Amino acid sequence: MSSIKIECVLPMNCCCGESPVWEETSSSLLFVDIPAQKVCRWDSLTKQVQQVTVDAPVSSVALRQSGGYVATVGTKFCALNWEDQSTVVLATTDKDKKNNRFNDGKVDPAGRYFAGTMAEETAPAVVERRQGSLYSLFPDHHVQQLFDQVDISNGLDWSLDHRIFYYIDSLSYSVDAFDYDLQTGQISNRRSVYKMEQEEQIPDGMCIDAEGKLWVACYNGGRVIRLDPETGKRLQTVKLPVDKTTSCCFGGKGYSEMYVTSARDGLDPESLSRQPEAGGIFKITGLGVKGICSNPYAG
Ligand SMILES: O=C(O)[C@H](O)[C@@H](O)[C@H](O)[C@H](O)CO
Ligand SMILES: [Zn+2]
Repeated sequence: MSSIKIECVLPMNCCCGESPVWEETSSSLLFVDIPAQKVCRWDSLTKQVQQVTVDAPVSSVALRQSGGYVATVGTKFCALNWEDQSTVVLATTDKDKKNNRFNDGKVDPAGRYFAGTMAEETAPAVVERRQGSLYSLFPDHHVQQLFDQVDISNGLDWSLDHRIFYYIDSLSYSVDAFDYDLQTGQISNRRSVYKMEQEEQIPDGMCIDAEGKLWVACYNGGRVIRLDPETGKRLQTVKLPVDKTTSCCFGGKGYSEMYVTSARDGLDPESLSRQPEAGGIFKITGLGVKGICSNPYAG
Protein backbone atom coordinates (compact mmCIF):
# COMPACT_ATOMS: atom_id res chain seq x y z
CA MET A 1 0.00 0.00 0.00
CA SER A 2 1.31 3.38 -0.96
CA SER A 3 0.87 6.12 1.59
CA ILE A 4 -1.58 8.86 0.84
CA LYS A 5 -0.42 12.45 1.01
CA ILE A 6 -2.68 15.50 0.84
CA GLU A 7 -1.38 18.99 0.28
CA CYS A 8 -2.94 22.33 -0.47
CA VAL A 9 -1.04 23.22 -3.65
CA LEU A 10 -2.86 26.47 -4.21
CA PRO A 11 -4.25 28.57 -1.36
CA MET A 12 -6.77 30.23 -3.67
CA ASN A 13 -9.53 31.23 -1.23
CA CYS A 14 -12.13 30.34 -3.85
CA CYS A 15 -15.68 31.34 -2.94
CA CYS A 16 -16.73 28.14 -4.69
CA GLY A 17 -13.95 26.33 -6.56
CA GLU A 18 -15.30 23.79 -9.06
CA SER A 19 -14.75 21.87 -12.28
CA PRO A 20 -11.09 20.79 -12.01
CA VAL A 21 -9.79 19.64 -15.42
CA TRP A 22 -6.26 18.50 -16.18
CA GLU A 23 -4.73 19.89 -19.37
CA GLU A 24 -1.95 17.49 -20.28
CA THR A 25 -0.35 19.65 -22.99
CA SER A 26 0.41 22.44 -20.50
CA SER A 27 0.71 20.33 -17.31
CA SER A 28 -1.94 22.64 -15.90
CA LEU A 29 -5.08 22.40 -13.84
CA LEU A 30 -8.07 24.38 -15.05
CA PHE A 31 -10.87 25.17 -12.61
CA VAL A 32 -13.48 27.83 -11.94
CA ASP A 33 -14.59 29.96 -9.01
CA ILE A 34 -18.33 30.11 -9.67
CA PRO A 35 -19.52 33.29 -7.87
CA ALA A 36 -16.22 35.10 -8.49
CA GLN A 37 -16.93 34.59 -12.24
CA LYS A 38 -13.38 33.37 -12.82
CA VAL A 39 -11.79 30.65 -14.91
CA CYS A 40 -8.32 29.83 -13.56
CA ARG A 41 -5.35 27.91 -14.95
CA TRP A 42 -2.65 26.73 -12.56
CA ASP A 43 0.62 25.69 -14.16
CA SER A 44 1.92 22.79 -12.07
CA LEU A 45 5.49 23.37 -13.28
CA THR A 46 5.82 27.12 -12.63
CA LYS A 47 3.11 27.21 -9.90
CA GLN A 48 1.70 30.34 -11.53
CA VAL A 49 -2.04 30.96 -11.84
CA GLN A 50 -3.62 32.85 -14.69
CA GLN A 51 -7.26 33.87 -14.60
CA VAL A 52 -9.93 35.17 -16.90
CA THR A 53 -12.95 37.00 -15.50
CA VAL A 54 -16.25 36.52 -17.33
CA ASP A 55 -19.55 38.40 -17.08
CA ALA A 56 -21.66 35.89 -15.10
CA PRO A 57 -21.16 32.95 -12.71
CA VAL A 58 -19.00 30.36 -14.46
CA SER A 59 -19.70 26.82 -13.31
CA SER A 60 -17.61 24.55 -15.52
CA VAL A 61 -14.77 24.63 -18.02
CA ALA A 62 -13.62 22.03 -20.55
CA LEU A 63 -10.98 21.61 -23.23
CA ARG A 64 -11.84 22.37 -26.85
CA GLN A 65 -10.46 20.34 -29.76
CA SER A 66 -10.02 23.38 -32.00
CA GLY A 67 -8.07 25.25 -29.32
CA GLY A 68 -8.96 27.29 -26.25
CA TYR A 69 -11.73 26.15 -23.93
CA VAL A 70 -15.47 25.98 -23.52
CA ALA A 71 -17.27 27.04 -20.36
CA THR A 72 -20.77 27.30 -18.93
CA VAL A 73 -21.40 30.94 -18.03
CA GLY A 74 -24.75 31.92 -16.52
CA THR A 75 -27.16 29.87 -18.66
CA LYS A 76 -24.92 29.98 -21.73
CA PHE A 77 -22.54 27.52 -23.32
CA CYS A 78 -19.55 29.67 -24.36
CA ALA A 79 -16.24 29.32 -26.16
CA LEU A 80 -13.34 30.90 -24.29
CA ASN A 81 -10.26 32.28 -26.02
CA TRP A 82 -7.52 32.28 -23.38
CA GLU A 83 -5.13 34.54 -25.28
CA ASP A 84 -7.42 37.55 -25.69
CA GLN A 85 -9.73 36.57 -22.77
CA SER A 86 -12.80 36.80 -24.97
CA THR A 87 -15.93 34.63 -24.86
CA VAL A 88 -18.34 33.78 -27.66
CA VAL A 89 -21.82 32.43 -26.92
CA LEU A 90 -22.43 29.06 -28.58
CA ALA A 91 -25.94 28.46 -27.19
CA THR A 92 -28.32 29.74 -24.50
CA THR A 93 -30.53 27.57 -22.27
CA ASP A 94 -33.33 28.14 -19.73
CA LYS A 95 -34.42 31.39 -21.37
CA ASP A 96 -37.71 31.26 -19.42
CA LYS A 97 -35.93 30.78 -16.06
CA LYS A 98 -34.28 34.07 -15.15
CA ASN A 99 -33.08 32.82 -11.76
CA ASN A 100 -31.25 29.79 -13.18
CA ARG A 101 -27.58 29.23 -13.88
CA PHE A 102 -25.53 26.33 -15.11
CA ASN A 103 -23.69 24.13 -12.63
CA ASP A 104 -21.29 21.24 -13.29
CA GLY A 105 -20.39 20.18 -16.85
CA LYS A 106 -18.13 17.71 -18.67
CA VAL A 107 -17.46 16.53 -22.22
CA ASP A 108 -18.49 13.02 -23.28
CA PRO A 109 -16.15 10.65 -25.18
CA ALA A 110 -17.70 11.79 -28.50
CA GLY A 111 -17.04 15.47 -27.82
CA ARG A 112 -20.49 16.62 -26.65
CA TYR A 113 -20.50 19.08 -23.72
CA PHE A 114 -22.96 17.98 -21.02
CA ALA A 115 -23.99 20.45 -18.29
CA GLY A 116 -26.94 20.91 -16.00
CA THR A 117 -28.69 23.93 -14.57
CA MET A 118 -30.15 24.86 -11.20
CA ALA A 119 -31.91 27.81 -9.57
CA GLU A 120 -29.45 30.25 -7.99
CA GLU A 121 -28.88 29.31 -4.35
CA THR A 122 -30.12 31.58 -1.56
CA ALA A 123 -27.57 29.81 0.69
CA PRO A 124 -25.34 26.82 -0.08
CA ALA A 125 -27.56 23.89 -1.09
CA VAL A 126 -30.73 25.97 -0.58
CA VAL A 127 -32.59 26.37 -3.88
CA GLU A 128 -36.03 26.48 -5.35
CA ARG A 129 -36.50 22.77 -6.16
CA ARG A 130 -36.81 21.13 -9.60
CA GLN A 131 -35.90 24.21 -11.64
CA GLY A 132 -32.89 22.68 -13.39
CA SER A 133 -32.35 20.52 -16.46
CA LEU A 134 -29.53 18.50 -17.95
CA TYR A 135 -28.41 19.61 -21.40
CA SER A 136 -25.88 18.55 -23.97
CA LEU A 137 -24.22 20.79 -26.53
CA PHE A 138 -23.49 18.88 -29.72
CA PRO A 139 -20.45 19.66 -31.88
CA ASP A 140 -22.76 21.53 -34.32
CA HIS A 141 -23.79 23.80 -31.38
CA HIS A 142 -27.35 22.53 -31.13
CA VAL A 143 -28.56 21.85 -27.61
CA GLN A 144 -30.61 18.93 -26.40
CA GLN A 145 -32.47 18.85 -23.08
CA LEU A 146 -32.04 15.34 -21.65
CA PHE A 147 -34.37 15.77 -18.67
CA ASP A 148 -35.80 18.45 -16.37
CA GLN A 149 -36.95 18.55 -12.71
CA VAL A 150 -33.38 18.78 -11.42
CA ASP A 151 -32.62 20.37 -8.02
CA ILE A 152 -28.83 20.89 -8.13
CA SER A 153 -27.25 19.40 -11.25
CA ASN A 154 -23.79 18.19 -10.31
CA GLY A 155 -21.12 15.53 -10.97
CA LEU A 156 -21.10 13.55 -14.19
CA ASP A 157 -18.89 11.09 -16.05
CA TRP A 158 -18.99 8.10 -18.38
CA SER A 159 -17.96 4.47 -17.85
CA LEU A 160 -14.73 3.30 -19.46
CA ASP A 161 -16.66 1.37 -22.15
CA HIS A 162 -18.86 4.48 -22.74
CA ARG A 163 -22.05 2.47 -22.19
CA ILE A 164 -23.04 4.10 -18.88
CA PHE A 165 -23.52 7.75 -17.94
CA TYR A 166 -23.15 8.55 -14.23
CA TYR A 167 -24.93 11.58 -12.80
CA ILE A 168 -25.53 13.36 -9.50
CA ASP A 169 -28.48 15.57 -8.62
CA SER A 170 -27.10 16.68 -5.24
CA LEU A 171 -30.34 16.91 -3.30
CA SER A 172 -31.27 13.32 -4.21
CA TYR A 173 -28.25 12.20 -2.11
CA SER A 174 -27.72 9.53 -4.75
CA VAL A 175 -25.27 8.69 -7.51
CA ASP A 176 -27.31 7.57 -10.51
CA ALA A 177 -26.52 5.68 -13.69
CA PHE A 178 -28.16 5.64 -17.13
CA ASP A 179 -27.52 3.44 -20.14
CA TYR A 180 -25.59 5.55 -22.64
CA ASP A 181 -25.61 5.46 -26.42
CA LEU A 182 -22.37 7.09 -27.49
CA GLN A 183 -23.43 7.20 -31.17
CA THR A 184 -26.49 9.34 -30.50
CA GLY A 185 -25.74 10.86 -27.07
CA GLN A 186 -29.02 9.51 -25.67
CA ILE A 187 -29.59 8.21 -22.13
CA SER A 188 -32.14 5.76 -20.75
CA ASN A 189 -32.98 3.49 -17.81
CA ARG A 190 -32.14 5.70 -14.80
CA ARG A 191 -31.24 3.90 -11.58
CA SER A 192 -29.34 4.64 -8.37
CA VAL A 193 -25.93 3.03 -7.90
CA TYR A 194 -25.05 4.56 -4.52
CA LYS A 195 -26.96 6.26 -1.71
CA MET A 196 -24.96 8.67 0.42
CA GLU A 197 -24.46 7.89 4.08
CA GLN A 198 -25.31 10.60 6.56
CA GLU A 199 -21.77 11.74 7.41
CA GLU A 200 -20.88 11.89 3.72
CA GLN A 201 -23.32 14.79 3.36
CA ILE A 202 -24.04 16.15 -0.12
CA PRO A 203 -22.69 14.49 -3.29
CA ASP A 204 -21.08 17.10 -5.54
CA GLY A 205 -18.47 16.69 -8.35
CA MET A 206 -17.40 13.27 -9.59
CA CYS A 207 -14.81 11.54 -11.80
CA ILE A 208 -14.05 8.00 -12.90
CA ASP A 209 -10.68 6.27 -12.45
CA ALA A 210 -8.82 3.90 -14.78
CA GLU A 211 -10.40 0.92 -12.99
CA GLY A 212 -13.93 2.17 -13.65
CA LYS A 213 -14.57 3.18 -10.04
CA LEU A 214 -16.20 6.54 -9.19
CA TRP A 215 -14.74 9.27 -7.01
CA VAL A 216 -17.27 11.65 -5.49
CA ALA A 217 -16.45 14.89 -3.67
CA CYS A 218 -18.65 15.25 -0.60
CA TYR A 219 -19.81 18.83 -0.01
CA ASN A 220 -19.89 19.52 3.76
CA GLY A 221 -18.40 16.05 4.21
CA GLY A 222 -14.73 17.10 3.81
CA ARG A 223 -13.80 14.02 1.83
CA VAL A 224 -13.72 12.20 -1.45
CA ILE A 225 -15.14 8.69 -1.59
CA ARG A 226 -14.39 5.90 -4.05
CA LEU A 227 -17.39 3.85 -5.12
CA ASP A 228 -17.87 0.64 -7.03
CA PRO A 229 -20.87 1.37 -9.24
CA GLU A 230 -21.36 -2.35 -9.92
CA THR A 231 -21.76 -3.44 -6.31
CA GLY A 232 -22.99 -0.14 -4.85
CA LYS A 233 -20.27 -0.34 -2.20
CA ARG A 234 -17.94 2.36 -0.97
CA LEU A 235 -14.36 1.19 -1.40
CA GLN A 236 -12.41 4.05 0.16
CA THR A 237 -12.72 7.37 2.00
CA VAL A 238 -10.05 10.07 1.83
CA LYS A 239 -10.58 12.95 4.24
CA LEU A 240 -9.43 16.48 3.51
CA PRO A 241 -8.71 19.37 5.91
CA VAL A 242 -11.70 21.40 4.61
CA ASP A 243 -15.44 20.64 4.81
CA LYS A 244 -16.64 22.00 1.51
CA THR A 245 -14.93 19.67 -0.95
CA THR A 246 -16.69 20.32 -4.26
CA SER A 247 -15.14 18.27 -7.06
CA CYS A 248 -12.20 16.09 -8.11
CA CYS A 249 -10.22 15.03 -11.18
CA PHE A 250 -7.06 13.10 -11.90
CA GLY A 251 -4.01 14.80 -13.33
CA GLY A 252 -0.25 15.05 -13.12
CA LYS A 253 2.22 12.60 -14.58
CA GLY A 254 0.30 9.61 -15.95
CA TYR A 255 -2.87 10.91 -14.25
CA SER A 256 -1.56 9.49 -10.96
CA GLU A 257 -2.51 12.47 -8.78
CA MET A 258 -5.95 13.63 -7.74
CA TYR A 259 -6.89 17.31 -7.58
CA VAL A 260 -9.75 18.46 -5.37
CA THR A 261 -11.47 21.86 -5.41
CA SER A 262 -13.16 23.42 -2.38
CA ALA A 263 -15.33 26.34 -1.29
CA ARG A 264 -15.30 29.05 1.39
CA ASP A 265 -18.83 30.35 0.84
CA GLY A 266 -21.18 29.34 3.62
CA LEU A 267 -18.51 28.89 6.30
CA ASP A 268 -18.86 31.10 9.37
CA PRO A 269 -15.80 32.97 10.73
CA GLU A 270 -15.23 30.32 13.38
CA SER A 271 -15.21 27.46 10.84
CA LEU A 272 -12.97 29.51 8.57
CA SER A 273 -10.43 29.98 11.33
CA ARG A 274 -10.40 26.21 11.88
CA GLN A 275 -9.96 25.52 8.15
CA PRO A 276 -7.90 28.37 6.73
CA GLU A 277 -7.26 26.42 3.53
CA ALA A 278 -10.98 26.41 2.63
CA GLY A 279 -11.33 27.46 -1.00
CA GLY A 280 -7.92 26.05 -1.89
CA ILE A 281 -6.90 23.43 -4.43
CA PHE A 282 -5.66 20.15 -2.97
CA LYS A 283 -3.45 17.47 -4.46
CA ILE A 284 -3.71 13.88 -3.29
CA THR A 285 -0.84 11.54 -4.11
CA GLY A 286 -0.25 7.88 -3.25
CA LEU A 287 -3.78 6.71 -4.09
CA GLY A 288 -2.33 3.83 -6.09
CA VAL A 289 -4.89 4.29 -8.85
CA LYS A 290 -4.77 6.46 -11.95
CA GLY A 291 -7.33 8.50 -13.81
CA ILE A 292 -8.02 9.02 -17.48
CA CYS A 293 -7.64 12.09 -19.67
CA SER A 294 -10.58 14.44 -20.12
CA ASN A 295 -12.36 14.72 -23.46
CA PRO A 296 -12.22 17.91 -25.53
CA TYR A 297 -15.39 19.49 -26.93
CA ALA A 298 -15.53 18.66 -30.63
CA GLY A 299 -17.30 21.79 -31.89
O1 LIG B 1 -20.38 23.50 -6.41
C1 LIG B 1 -21.55 23.27 -6.78
O2 LIG B 1 -21.84 22.34 -7.46
C2 LIG B 1 -22.65 24.22 -6.34
O3 LIG B 1 -22.70 25.27 -7.24
C3 LIG B 1 -22.39 24.62 -4.93
O4 LIG B 1 -23.09 25.71 -4.53
C4 LIG B 1 -22.51 23.45 -3.95
O5 LIG B 1 -21.71 22.41 -4.37
C5 LIG B 1 -23.89 22.98 -3.64
O6 LIG B 1 -24.53 23.88 -2.83
C6 LIG B 1 -23.93 21.64 -2.96
O7 LIG B 1 -24.69 20.81 -3.68
ZN1 LIG C 1 -20.60 20.87 -8.02
